[in-house]
Amino acid sequence: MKSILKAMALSLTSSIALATIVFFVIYKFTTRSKSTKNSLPEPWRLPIIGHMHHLIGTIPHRGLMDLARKYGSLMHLQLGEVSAIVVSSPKAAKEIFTTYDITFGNRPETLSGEIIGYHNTDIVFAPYGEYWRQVRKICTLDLLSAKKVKSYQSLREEECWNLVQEIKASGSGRPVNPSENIFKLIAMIFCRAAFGKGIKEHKEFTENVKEMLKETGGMDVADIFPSKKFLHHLSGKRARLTSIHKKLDNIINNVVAEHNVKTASKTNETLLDVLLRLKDSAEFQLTADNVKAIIVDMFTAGTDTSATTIEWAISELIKCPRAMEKVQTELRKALNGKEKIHEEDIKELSYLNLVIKETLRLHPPLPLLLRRECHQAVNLAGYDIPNKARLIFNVFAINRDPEFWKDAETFIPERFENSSTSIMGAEYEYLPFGAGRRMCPGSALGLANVQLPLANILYHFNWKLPNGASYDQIDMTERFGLTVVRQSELLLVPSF
Ligand code: HEM
Repeated sequence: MKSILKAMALSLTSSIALATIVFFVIYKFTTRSKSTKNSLPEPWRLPIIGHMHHLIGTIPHRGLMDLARKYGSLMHLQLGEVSAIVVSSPKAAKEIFTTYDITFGNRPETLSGEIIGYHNTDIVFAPYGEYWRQVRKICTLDLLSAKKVKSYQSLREEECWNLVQEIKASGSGRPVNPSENIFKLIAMIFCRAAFGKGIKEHKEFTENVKEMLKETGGMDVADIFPSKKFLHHLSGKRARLTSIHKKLDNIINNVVAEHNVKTASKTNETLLDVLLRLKDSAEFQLTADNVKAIIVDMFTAGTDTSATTIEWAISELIKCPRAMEKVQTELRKALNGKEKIHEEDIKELSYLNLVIKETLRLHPPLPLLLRRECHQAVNLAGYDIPNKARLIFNVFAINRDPEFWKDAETFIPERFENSSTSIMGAEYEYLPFGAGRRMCPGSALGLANVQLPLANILYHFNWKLPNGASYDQIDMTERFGLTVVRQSELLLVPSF
């Protein structure tokens, strides 16, 4: 009797298990790619969360790259309430940037844009339209022009020299954490460029910028369920962003109040000087909040992007001793024992520039660019795309497309020798700064902020991993956020 019951229990369990499997198989096939002739391919989806489960446990740009290899370089994903089109090849990117750049020129409304972007009145989050055109013009002509970038040269040189002294002070042969030093250096360059010589709240300001960069990255529940306002409160993100925003806003208010009592000379204007001058001009109609939104943008868009590029460049060079030796030899030969490096000394150093290009290919700081949204329904390459669909450019996948790049996963700076590619590939195969109308307006400043610190770090010191670890033991794991940074801090031993 006991054995009969046992057998019955077993068969009941297996029936339930079988029924569950059958249910999931049927479900999977019924909800599989609803690809009709006019809809994009997509993986199987679940109710409510859509395709989110395909990305769980992955680093998003890598997870998306794997999905694209199965479902195509133009695929659809339902992320909660949001319909997204993922672009993962140079060919698809080219078609969109050349034909649909304006259609997809908008940024979607996000919690970060609302709180940190002063109701989307900065540049990064501003919807495509007249206001964005105005602030973008200010950015390219007045804040980030070649002349303006050059005007910060001496402060870049001073701050880099301070960095060299700081590393030397910690002693030859002792491990240091260049990650920390590099972010501090870039933040200080920005603080001085934005506000003039040091503000008393510098430390608090940069800590909050860093905090904000952490909060604004990734795929947050609030952004994939925009209509479920209660989730924005439940996740605690609204409260955290508001708190950071208030602190930054207070600091900028203080700086602006102090600024009003002094008159800045036009020759050496800081970013704030320029913005306050334009605010009072007849040409632009900026409010005090608009000025603050743009200042915050400069910090968030400009600090982590450059700092993380320097860190990845050093990491790749440690991992590739051949390239490290080549770039150090080039620097040391050109500088010939000179103590302080001036930007003119390194401008023509070709291998250093190849190293930076290759680093940006393998580690674009914003691997998914910034989200875009279409402002009308559109037919894209024969597929019907609904109004408000979001566009995700997987630049990480594009920059490693094996059809365009030989040994795509390997760090080979020489691949850019004799190539005309500068900040963007002619065939859209290299997009670290994006492309089209919303392309990064800060590439010249960003590259200047990478070049000189990197040259100093490589010229003045030789670097090794701690505890005699061999070069191939360096941890290259990534952490996804607004920018993709190293998961572990870079701990290295300098000798000089
Ligand atoms: C290595 C350094 C940098 C990299 C790799 C980089 C990359 C990018 C990328 C990929 C985008 C998004 C483009 C798109 O959505 O199509 C972007 C946007 C932007 N970047 Fe940069 N960036 C860098 C430095 C800077 C600097 C130094 C600034 C200014 C201080 C800056 C300001 C901006 C702004 C304002 C936007 C938004 C543009 C818009 O929406 O119209 N960036 N950047």
